[in-house]
Amino acid sequence: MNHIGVIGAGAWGTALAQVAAQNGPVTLWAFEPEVAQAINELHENSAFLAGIPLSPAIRATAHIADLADCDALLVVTPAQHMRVILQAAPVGATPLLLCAKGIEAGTMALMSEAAAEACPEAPIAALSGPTFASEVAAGLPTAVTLACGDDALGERLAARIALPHFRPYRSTDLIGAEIGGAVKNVLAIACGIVEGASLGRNARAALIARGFAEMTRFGIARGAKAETLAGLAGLGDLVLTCSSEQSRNFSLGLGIGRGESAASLLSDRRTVAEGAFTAPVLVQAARAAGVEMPIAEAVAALIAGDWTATQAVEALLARPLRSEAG
Ligand SMILES: NC(=O)c1ccc[n+]([C@@H]2O[C@H](COP(=O)([O-])OP(=O)(O)OC[C@H]3O[C@@H](n4cnc5c(N)ncnc54)[C@H](O)[C@@H]3O)[C@@H](O)[C@H]2O)c1
Ligand SMILES: O=P(O)(O)OC[C@H](O)CO
Repeated sequence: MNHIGVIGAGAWGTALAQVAAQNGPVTLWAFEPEVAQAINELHENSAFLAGIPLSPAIRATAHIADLADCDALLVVTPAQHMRVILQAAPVGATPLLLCAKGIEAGTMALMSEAAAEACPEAPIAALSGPTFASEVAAGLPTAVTLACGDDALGERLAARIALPHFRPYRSTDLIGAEIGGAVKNVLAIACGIVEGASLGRNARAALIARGFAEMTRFGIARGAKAETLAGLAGLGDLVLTCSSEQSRNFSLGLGIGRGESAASLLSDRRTVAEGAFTAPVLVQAARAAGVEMPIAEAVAALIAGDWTATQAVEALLARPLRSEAG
């Protein structure tokens, strides 16, 4: 496994291209032609990962057909655009390492399910965990979950992208890794709201713990392993994104908690806060699975503009007292 293709040149795709370029050739596909041009000419992606000098070994392109010769493809588009882009990509039987965190609106598909429909011959793996792109690109120590049903393929992918400061831990629980990454984005919005509304540290800790209970209930119902959800891709990423304004999801929640409308906050962004798109479809999927997710429900209602932050907090606090387990 030598030549790596990266589909998507946002912050995370660019950071992963930088990681993969330490061990071999990388072609990075950008949605915006001017981003590809800037990476090739200036070795910087000032639109999405400003201030990080990129390896000259990264060749950027705006033509997805240029990925035809790759030995593996890292798929790093926003979740809601992934299916359409994969349908246009020269994938065939090339292994896909899915790196987006979300659930597809309309279909309720996990990224692996959408990718399997778009590229039926391709073996599929997923990369998830606590990973702010800027820290990875700056070479700060990071550990991730690399999940693949075929552990031998997982081992080859891990070996290709591992660096002394970037440690993939293998798992065969693809669904668990994906659900951890998708659900934590929704919970990070909730934590941002708690911070923005100045509800205090007790409330934030309670929300992380009860949010983790929601993630676990939903994950188990969808076939995930509890140990995956308690690992880097679940609890690890939840702790990261629920405790830092660097998280786009947390910072979206912060604005909502301060009284701004979700619609106006979202219309101003060029970068993606996946939790805003995952919240409504997560609620739909949880209801379909018979799983109670009151925090996710509250986030979805806030994003839709149906509740204010005060109404959401009141609704959560008015829920009947219950056992902590289950
Ligand atoms: N940034 C991180 O730290 C980080 C870390 C781990 C995972 N992720 C995940 O990676 C995925 C990509 O996020 P990101 O942070 O790299 O993106 P980003 O927010 O930095 O950039 C937005 C991306 O969306 C693309 N885009 C915009 N409109 C598009 C369209 N119509 N079709 C296709 N692409 C379009 C842009 O080209 C750009 O690549 C998300 O699922 C995110 O949750 C991000
Ligand atoms: O900025 P966020 O909220 O999209 O989080 C980025 C990564 O998913 C953190 O692991």
